[in-house]
Amino acid sequence: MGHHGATSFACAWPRQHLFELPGRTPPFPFQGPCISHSAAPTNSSPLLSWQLDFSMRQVLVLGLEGAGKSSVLHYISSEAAKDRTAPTQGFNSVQVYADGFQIDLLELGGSQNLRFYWNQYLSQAHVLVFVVDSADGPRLPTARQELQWLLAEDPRLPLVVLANKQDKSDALSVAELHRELALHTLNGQREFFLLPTSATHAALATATSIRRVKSLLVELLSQL
Ligand SMILES: Nc1nc2c(ncn2[C@@H]2O[C@H](COP(=O)(O)OP(=O)(O)OP(=O)(O)O)[C@@H](O)[C@H]2O)c(=O)[nH]1
Ligand SMILES: [Mg+2]
Repeated sequence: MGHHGATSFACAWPRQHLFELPGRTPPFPFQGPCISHSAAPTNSSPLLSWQLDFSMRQVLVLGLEGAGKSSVLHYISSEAAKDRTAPTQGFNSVQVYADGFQIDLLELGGSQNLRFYWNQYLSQAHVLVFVVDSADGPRLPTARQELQWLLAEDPRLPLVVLANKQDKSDALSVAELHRELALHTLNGQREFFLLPTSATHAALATATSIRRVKSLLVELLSQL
């Protein structure tokens, strides 16, 4: 395993970059500044590089609001759990270096108005990470619907579902989530993983460590 370092820096996204992209309608309205984490700070917009630089490994991180996407990304980039995060108003981008290549993780906010833009980023992604709040039973049907729509758009994209918030006493098990999210409908064409995680309780025995999630991503991406 190579160097897995990351530092963080703040950045404001130049609005004009978002409108220069050929063949694209302007993405959702950004409310900068955004926080980006990178082992090698650059002046270029992470969103622009996500769309234009196909040499990087790109991971799209989606899931309903409050599922824990930002918390997972923070953990992956800083190797430490964080107790509080603010809702993502637009997107949140994290870059990590591992085994000699750069992984860009792009979280798009999960609120209903932002979900409209999710599928626009599927075609550039090498892996889809879908984060679910395992203790939010009432919203599982919505999570299932959103996930199934994404899967229907790209039948081959490798999928990693994180059954997050396993530290909560009312969290559903992975078996229950497999059923609730209708994951039995997956065809054999895509690589698929469903992992129990906790992004805030680092040492939870029943959860897969976020470090393990990072290693899995590195493993999947190094096969490309
Ligand atoms: N108990 C518990 N709380 C968590 C866990 N992961 C995240 N949270 C909390 O859940 C809340 C929402 O987490 P976020 O990481 O902001 O969720 P998100 O998916 O990024 O949400 P949006 O950006 O609004 O789409 C925060 O208060 C987190 O601290 C977890 O594994 N266990
Ligand atoms: Mg977020």
